[in-house]
Amino acid sequence: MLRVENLSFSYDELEVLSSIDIRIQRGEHVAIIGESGCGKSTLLKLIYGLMDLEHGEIFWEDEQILGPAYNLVPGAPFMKYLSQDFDLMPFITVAENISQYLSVFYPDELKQRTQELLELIELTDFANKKVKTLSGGQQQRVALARVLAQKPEVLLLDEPFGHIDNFLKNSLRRNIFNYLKENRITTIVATHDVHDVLPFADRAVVLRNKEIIARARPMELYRNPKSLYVASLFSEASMIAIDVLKTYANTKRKIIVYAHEFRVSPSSGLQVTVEKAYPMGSHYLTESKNEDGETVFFNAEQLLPKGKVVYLNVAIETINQRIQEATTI
Ligand SMILES: Nc1ncnc2c1ncn2[C@@H]1O[C@H](COP(=O)(O)OP(=O)(O)OP(=O)(O)O)[C@@H](O)[C@H]1O
Repeated sequence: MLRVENLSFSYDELEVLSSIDIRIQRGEHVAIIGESGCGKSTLLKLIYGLMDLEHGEIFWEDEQILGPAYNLVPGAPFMKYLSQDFDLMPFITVAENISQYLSVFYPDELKQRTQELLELIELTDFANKKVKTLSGGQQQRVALARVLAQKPEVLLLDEPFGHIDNFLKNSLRRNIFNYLKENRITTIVATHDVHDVLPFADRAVVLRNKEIIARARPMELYRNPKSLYVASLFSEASMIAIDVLKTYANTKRKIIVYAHEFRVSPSSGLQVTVEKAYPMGSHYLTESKNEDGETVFFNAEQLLPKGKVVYLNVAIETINQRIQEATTI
């Protein structure tokens, strides 16, 4: 088990993380999510032992992870940290970069394992190309294979698919995350991208203002976000008063509604005026204002013109599901 206990950290005078507690079982897959600058990368660097903690302790099983003040070579040997800059050897080939940490005493195994990792990152055809000639996305894939070649017990990934195009991202995600699960590699991934979280993470931890503000299975967080901040990490969402959606409801409480959960109606429901519409392929993400001037996002099948008044409805099942988590106005 990985244990992060009461961790706090500051850069100079600026406190970035405060009283962080996390426990991660061996083989578990945890996503750290939160807005840009909330401390995700800092937390990964601290877990890897690249910086000294201000307060708190980190353990992998019984071994304490200590920072550079205690270790000549920072970074725990049983862990690997894949940072946003890839740390590759630019003047040697893709295959040489990947096989650098494999034993030369077993050449057949070295060849087979390098081939397996090249297939995993879908770069078999580039095996003999020098890394400096590759694109940013290709280099990120080599960096992934290079850390996997080292068979870490714990893998820390910082925005692992940030440089990779959408065309490849989905199959690569499946390859890598399934590989990590099959090999029981404990994984912590810091990400903005919900596609790294919902299908693959066993748990998600949400950071905001130095602290953990929510933690749960990703689908639980998605279905019942405790705040607009959490919901907005997954999709466009708005806070709506229940009695505006259902006039018979005798309550002043508000619920969170995702843009795709609204149905547009010509006559009844929450009255909004269209401000702007963004084509999204399958629908138009439509930005509107309600009668109190608050922004409401909804998905519309058609392009609605600026200034058009429409009414929005939400299924009673969705309202009932959210009502448990509703907040008082
Ligand atoms: N080396 C540093 N010196 C001083 N402040 C830093 C340093 N690195 C990060 N910070 C600050 O610490 C805070 C957290 O940064 P961090 O990179 O951990 O956030 P993040 O959640 O990973 O952001 P992003 O999602 O944009 O990568 C930010 O306010 C950042 O400006």
